[in-house]
Amino acid sequence: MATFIASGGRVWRKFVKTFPLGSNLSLKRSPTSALANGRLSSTSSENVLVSKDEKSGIATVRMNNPPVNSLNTALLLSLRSCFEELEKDKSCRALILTSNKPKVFCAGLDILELYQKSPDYVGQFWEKVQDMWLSLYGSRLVTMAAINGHSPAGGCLLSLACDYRIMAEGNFVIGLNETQLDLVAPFWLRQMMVDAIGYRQAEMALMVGALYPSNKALQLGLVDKLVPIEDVQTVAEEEVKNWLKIPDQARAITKMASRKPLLDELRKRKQEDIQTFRDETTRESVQLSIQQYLDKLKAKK
Ligand SMILES: CC/C=C\C/C=C\CCCC/C=C/C(=O)SCCNC(=O)CCNC(=O)[C@H](O)C(C)(C)COP(=O)(O)OP(=O)(O)OC[C@H]1O[C@@H](n2cnc3c(N)ncnc32)[C@H](O)[C@@H]1OP(=O)(O)O
Repeated sequence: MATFIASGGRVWRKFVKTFPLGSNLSLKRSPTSALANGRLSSTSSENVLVSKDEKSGIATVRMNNPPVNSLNTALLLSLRSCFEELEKDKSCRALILTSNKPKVFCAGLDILELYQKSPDYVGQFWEKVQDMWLSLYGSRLVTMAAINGHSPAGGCLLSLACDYRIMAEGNFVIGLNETQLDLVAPFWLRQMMVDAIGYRQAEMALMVGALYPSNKALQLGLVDKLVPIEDVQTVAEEEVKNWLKIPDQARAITKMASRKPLLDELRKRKQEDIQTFRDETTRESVQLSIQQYLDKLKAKK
């Protein structure tokens, strides 16, 4: 269903569409954004909320998968559908990725999707991670991560796939802590880390599974800007507007020229990557580490 809502001088396109596994993509107003002046409607089952300002062509994509936006199958499918939908939309020029729940941007992969599952299940799950990443990292749009909270592992993956990262100041962490769970970040994730912070720092960070507080992340170049949490969205919108002063075509071609080798490499090695993931995550010792990690998370309370 698609309708157009005119409000406050801007035209809002609103539609609710059902995606596989019952996840929804809806284009609607975001409650805190300066771009937001459309009508707000919401249902608790929606795991991705999207608002798009038709005039500027800037869409805000809010992950809405309580309590911590862990990337389960449904959220991965919704994110991919959403990125592809916006990619096809000729009037869309930029995408801001953020969390609907401040303080946690994304807790990474849903660990329960990796625990006590069959090799086929985890293989299919990993393919959804790959496909979501291919659509975000390979996007023609300006992509901006508005990291309004913690962003470990898969959260860092999402952030690194964007063109620019703005993070909330304060006691929030970001990084690739995979080795702490006895997991190994795949080559395409490691490469993004190297591209962001350089070989030596990335090598150390990946080996020890480092999670950095936001000020250290800024110092390393893992994020590009730090702002108070309440300003993350507004600053992201301002930053996007600066990027949009550059002609879209030249910017997008330049982006693709630098990202195509890694995109092509994963496309070529997709099955091999899935096989490695299947073998690694279903290994008994890894399952034990995942179980211990889950226990540790629960014991935190
Ligand atoms: C080819 C490659 C081959 C092999 C490679 C293999 C794997 C590579 C994978 C690489 C890519 C990415 C991997 C990952 O993302 S693994 C996930 C790592 N994530 C984490 O370590 C984060 C864990 N979470 C936290 O640290 C905190 O929850 C967080 C985000 C700081 C928020 O803290 P807080 O607000 O206090 O919330 P709680 O900790 O109380 O959590 C609330 C609730 O959510 C549960 N939970 C948290 N994180 C996850 C998660 N990632 N998955 C599932 N569930 C999670 C937590 O247990 C609580 O549950 P409860 O029932 O107790 O309420």
